[in-house]
Amino acid sequence: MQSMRWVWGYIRNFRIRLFSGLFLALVVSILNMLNPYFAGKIVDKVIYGQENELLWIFLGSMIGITVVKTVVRYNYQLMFERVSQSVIFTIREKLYDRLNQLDFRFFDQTKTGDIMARMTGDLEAVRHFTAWTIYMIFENLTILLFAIGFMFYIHPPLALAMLAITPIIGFFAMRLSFTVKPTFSAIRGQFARLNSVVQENISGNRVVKAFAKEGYEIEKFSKENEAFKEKNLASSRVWEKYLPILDSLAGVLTVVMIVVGGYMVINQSLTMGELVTFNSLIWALNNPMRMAGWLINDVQRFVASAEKVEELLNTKPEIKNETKRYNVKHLKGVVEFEQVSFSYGDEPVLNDINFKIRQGQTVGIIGPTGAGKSTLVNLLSRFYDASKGEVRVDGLNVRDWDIHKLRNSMATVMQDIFLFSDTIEGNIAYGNPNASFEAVQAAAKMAEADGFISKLPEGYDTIIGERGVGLSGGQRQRIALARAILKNPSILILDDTTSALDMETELRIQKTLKSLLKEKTCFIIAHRISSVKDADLILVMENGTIIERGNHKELLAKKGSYYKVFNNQVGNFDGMHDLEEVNYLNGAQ
Ligand SMILES: Nc1ncnc2c1ncn2[C@@H]1O[C@H](COP(=O)(O)OP(=O)(O)OP(=O)(O)O)[C@@H](O)[C@H]1O
Repeated sequence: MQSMRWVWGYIRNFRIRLFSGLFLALVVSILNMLNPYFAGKIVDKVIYGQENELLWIFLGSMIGITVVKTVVRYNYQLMFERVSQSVIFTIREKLYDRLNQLDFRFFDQTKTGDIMARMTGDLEAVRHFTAWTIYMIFENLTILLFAIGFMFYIHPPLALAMLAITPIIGFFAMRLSFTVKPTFSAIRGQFARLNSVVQENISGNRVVKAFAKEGYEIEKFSKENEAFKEKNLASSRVWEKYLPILDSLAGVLTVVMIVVGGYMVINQSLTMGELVTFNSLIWALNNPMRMAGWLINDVQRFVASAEKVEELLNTKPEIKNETKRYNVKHLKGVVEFEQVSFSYGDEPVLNDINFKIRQGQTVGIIGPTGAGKSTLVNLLSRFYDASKGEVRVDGLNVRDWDIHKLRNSMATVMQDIFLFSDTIEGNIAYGNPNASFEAVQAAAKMAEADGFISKLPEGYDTIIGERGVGLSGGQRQRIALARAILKNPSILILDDTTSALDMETELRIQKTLKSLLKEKTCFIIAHRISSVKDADLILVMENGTIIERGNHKELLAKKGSYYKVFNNQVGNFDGMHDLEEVNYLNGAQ
């Protein structure tokens, strides 16, 4: 019932068309009663009554009714199709909207395959319900009621005899309905799992091939596929149990009609024509009973899918955008963390983080993998909210900024770079679609990307594949950096952005960024000392806490953790570029 109420919320907007469709369906149901009536009349009036001139009138009427019925039915089927397309269009838009509002935590916990199952299979089940099931239920129900009424009008005792078994049919139809529902929920759950396996396999196909795990993946898929088949078969077994009963009961109707009706004709309490009318009306009892099973099937499938679609639509983002401050054109970029702690679920990741930086300063964050560096900057953009303490930008808690204003003022080059399947120009201009080509090129130059882009046969018009396939890791990093630069943010966050670049390129980029970053606050997360050594403040992190802080010189003088990393990195160099770095680092000492 809840699902019906939910879908009605969408259908309501198209109710005029829906009710017009239902009205036409009603007309067809009435027309369906006329042919059995004329068939009876032909027997009584023409065959027995010898009123031959009436034959052509009856036959003509029957043909006319059939034509009108076909035309009207075609029209209301079209109406329902239109309603369903409009309804599904609205729901799909809302779903996509909701997906875009949901935050990192949702995507951390939800499988892409499951989301895709909701956006495709589940939506299709809802569409099928609005396009077909609604009018079929109405059509079958009205045909059944008219047929019963008509039978009572012709001969109440025979009608009663035939109806005696319909409650039994109804009972089994209901039993079927309750038993089959859980099987549909299981089928759609398994479909989502199957989707997830396929999606992961496609996204991770390079890893699969690199590890020669095709066999393992095929086996994993086969297992889910087998489970999908089993769940479908389990559902069919429910059908197999009830369908023969429903079919046999429907067959009993014919037997009752022939035995009881035949006896009444012999008794002369029923005319032969009336028996023919009854016979022609049997399908009007039979058909809805048989269809009841399929329709129950469709309704249950709809309910199982609608629950999933509704659940996604009702999922609320944890990051709320409640207090909206718009009145500032540009953020300055003053950043402060005060006693900030954070955990993903129960696992503490950041613990009592405190630091403050002025506009235009650069902060370097260094530390072993898993220390919490990316998590720290994620709090700044409100990808997650701090569990304790306050993160402030320009003196205001980030929770009090309008989230779009906040994020629009920042540009993050994430560790895991994602490029869209679009042209290189389109990718760089993603955050600033109105930028001129010259601006795009200038950003690419600053990110040291213009050189390799210009060498491509199609230059900036080169379409890059999903996830930037076709480019090297370093090239992807540079396009992502150009994308961030072009956004002209107040705060630039570079999360391991130059890790895939050679030293020479990194040094050139750093020089360019220095002039660019004068006014901008910048966070540089890196493993290489060379990437952070010019920062105004370097935070050394370990296990979610800041264990050392200061600038390069101060930290070296401390001879602590940073000094150790510095020595390790300097001591490990043996190549040409490494020598260059040694000199570079020593020069700064
Ligand atoms: N989305 C997430 N859900 C749950 N735990 C997470 C999530 N992201 C990171 N973690 C955990 O939080 C801790 C800190 O991760 P984080 O990515 O901030 O480290 P990092 O210092 O940036 O590491 P790296 O240098 O490898 O990028 C790790 O233990 C990690 O397993």
